Amino acid sequence: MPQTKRRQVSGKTMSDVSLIVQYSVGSPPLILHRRSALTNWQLIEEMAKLFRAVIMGPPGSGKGTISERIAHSFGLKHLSSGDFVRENIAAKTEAGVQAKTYIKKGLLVPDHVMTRLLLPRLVEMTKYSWLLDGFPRTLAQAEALNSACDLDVAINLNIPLETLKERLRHRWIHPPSGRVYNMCFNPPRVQGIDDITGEPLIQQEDDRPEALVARLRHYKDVAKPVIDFYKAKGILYTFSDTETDRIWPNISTLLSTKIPAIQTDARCASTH
Ligand SMILES: Nc1ncnc2c1ncn2[C@@H]1O[C@H](COP(=O)(O)OP(=O)(O)OP(=O)(O)O)[C@@H](O)[C@H]1O
Ligand SMILES: Nc1nc2c(ncn2[C@H]2C[C@H](O)[C@@H](COP(=O)(O)OP(=O)(O)O)O2)c(=O)[nH]1
Repeated sequence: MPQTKRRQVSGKTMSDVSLIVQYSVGSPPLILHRRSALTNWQLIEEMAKLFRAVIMGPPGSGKGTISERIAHSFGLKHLSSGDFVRENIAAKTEAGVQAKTYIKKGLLVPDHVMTRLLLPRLVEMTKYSWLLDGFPRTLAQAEALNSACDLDVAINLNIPLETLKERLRHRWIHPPSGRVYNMCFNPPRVQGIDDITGEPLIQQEDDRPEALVARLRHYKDVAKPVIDFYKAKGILYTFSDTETDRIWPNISTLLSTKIPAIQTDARCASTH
């Protein structure tokens, strides 16, 4: 299992900080961040305002749907690991090329590839509050993330199996963008067609009820240590229900107590 280690190397002042993450033993360290123009006070003030959260849950639990609502209501950036993977594949980066070989086989991308692909993107977000959706999926990923930044909240969606099966049976996807529709909950304007591009939608083999049971078993096995990890840190918030519309008010209330000032911060709302 990869070991993670966090090291901060300071220059003359706090305004010149590099964060170096060594995400596996023997691998070259990844230099994540260098600040140059901020005074100590600006840095402290900026960090005090920022809010970082992750959202976890099995396939079909509503991570994407709820993330969009959070991003919209609280002005956080919604960072989706699936989107990062797709962008890297499209840009043919080294990590993207590696990731593609696994996705083609319907497999999860290995931790070391995923970490290399995602952590540098988080560095570009140091000025923003964000919500990370789809990462971490394993304890190794959670530890790597922990080595790069401190989280405020981990949202855990706990949805009954029958509900997940029903939702995914009706899930249609636009593969190039990852846009998701549900024929009952949020149908496309024209059946089988993506609203934005006009391209066809598909149903994933993986979303069939037979495949889903195996996927969920695997999810439970790998997610349990991640959930325990955040529980031990005292930042885990679990929400259980069959309807996103009933979960959403509770998440909204929680976040209102945690991020009162961010909503009006134009920096978070204006760029994506
Ligand atoms: N944290 C991660 N670890 C490993 N692989 C990942 C991770 N995030 C994304 N991937 C890869 O990218 C693919 C697309 O991810 P995305 O989250 O969009 O869809 P998904 O797996 O169908 O998620 P869900 O079913 O939970 O909605 C995944 O199937 C997986 O191969
Ligand atoms: N019927 C119904 N469908 C829902 C609800 N919340 C989300 N959905 C739909 C939207 C998607 O087609 C599917 C899975 O949602 P998602 O947001 O893609 O979940 P996730 O895989 O990102 O965790 O379920 C909901 O509350 N009811």
